[in-house]
Amino acid sequence: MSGILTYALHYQGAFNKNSLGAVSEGAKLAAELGGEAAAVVVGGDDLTDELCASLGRYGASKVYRVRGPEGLAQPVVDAMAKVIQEHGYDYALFGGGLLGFEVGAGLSARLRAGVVMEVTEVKVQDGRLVATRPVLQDSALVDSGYVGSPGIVIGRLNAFDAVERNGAAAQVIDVDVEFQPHSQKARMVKRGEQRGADINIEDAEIIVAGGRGLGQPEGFKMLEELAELMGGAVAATRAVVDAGWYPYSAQIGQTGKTVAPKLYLAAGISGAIQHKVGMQNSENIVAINKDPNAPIFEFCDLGVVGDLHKIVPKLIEALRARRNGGA
Ligand SMILES: Cc1cc2nc3c(=O)[nH]c(=O)nc-3n(C[C@H](O)[C@H](O)[C@H](O)COP(=O)(O)OP(=O)(O)OC[C@H]3O[C@@H](n4cnc5c(N)ncnc54)[C@H](O)[C@@H]3O)c2cc1C
Repeated sequence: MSGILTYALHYQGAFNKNSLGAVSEGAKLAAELGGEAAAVVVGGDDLTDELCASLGRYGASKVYRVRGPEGLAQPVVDAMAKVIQEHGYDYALFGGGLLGFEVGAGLSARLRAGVVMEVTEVKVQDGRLVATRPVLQDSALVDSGYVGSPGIVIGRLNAFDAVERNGAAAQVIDVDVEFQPHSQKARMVKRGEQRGADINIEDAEIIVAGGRGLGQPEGFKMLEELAELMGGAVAATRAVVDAGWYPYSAQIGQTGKTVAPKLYLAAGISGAIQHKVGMQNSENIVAINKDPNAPIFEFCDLGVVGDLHKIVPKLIEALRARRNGGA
């Protein structure tokens, strides 16, 4: 059976948006290829028949349900390798995100399959998939085809839209997978992506963003307080996300989210091009930076040259006073 297999990550009874994007994209491409769109899910009792079958709305006709630890890469590699080997899917497709990268890379090694990462577009040419990915800091695009089968496509985060297709409920098929000994050596301690997920920064009208200028992770407490007083959300640069100061779900920029709020307040952010591309469409950009030559001053609407550790507490104080009926 030719077709496309995707992986759908779920948490607390809902599928992750990137995964739904991958399922939708897989269904669209499978239809063009004349093949089948299917998904693999791995998890516990919360993977009900109803939840699994709901992937039919995004175009999956079959859902292979594997009982095992959720949210970890290697058990998913075992599950997808088994389904691909038994059912002969031509491609595996993943939404972006760290787990998708990890599973896709592991699957590629396991099946000796070709893999293209950070893919932003996939098309069908001569009956085969061709994946497009940006290179050289997004200054050029490269098309890659696949030699042999399966081919593995790993999308860039949010590259594929989750499109409801009014499809019929997917057929749910239980699969027993014997996990490799090394696949059982990791265990989930904490799901970090949930922190900060209560406010959707993509929809927020006010964003208070922090960068390395905060000096230490605790600096974000101050920004959270400021954002709360302003009715906004907190975002971050890649430098601080990579340093583990703030969750990836809040990263703005080329490899994070793209936002366009009414107000984007950037504190201790240099304004590198990779950050700028994610926030340049904001209606008003206010920057606080102690370096008058910081690139962010070239494109902000209001620039404040100074130490954020002095300015942000003053802002908080003023907003608090206003809330309490003061000035
Ligand atoms: C392929 C690629 C993709 C990338 N994707 C992204 C992305 O999606 N998002 C992203 O953000 N970056 C991305 N980057 C990284 C980007 O190039 C920058 O390194 C990053 O944005 C810098 O983050 P920053 O502004 O927090 O840190 P820095 O560049 O270190 O800037 C810190 C700023 O804080 C100021 N500062 C220091 N102390 C204070 C103080 N007390 N008060 C006020 N100001 C102070 C400094 O003057 C400085 O301007 C990417 C890079 C590459 C190569």
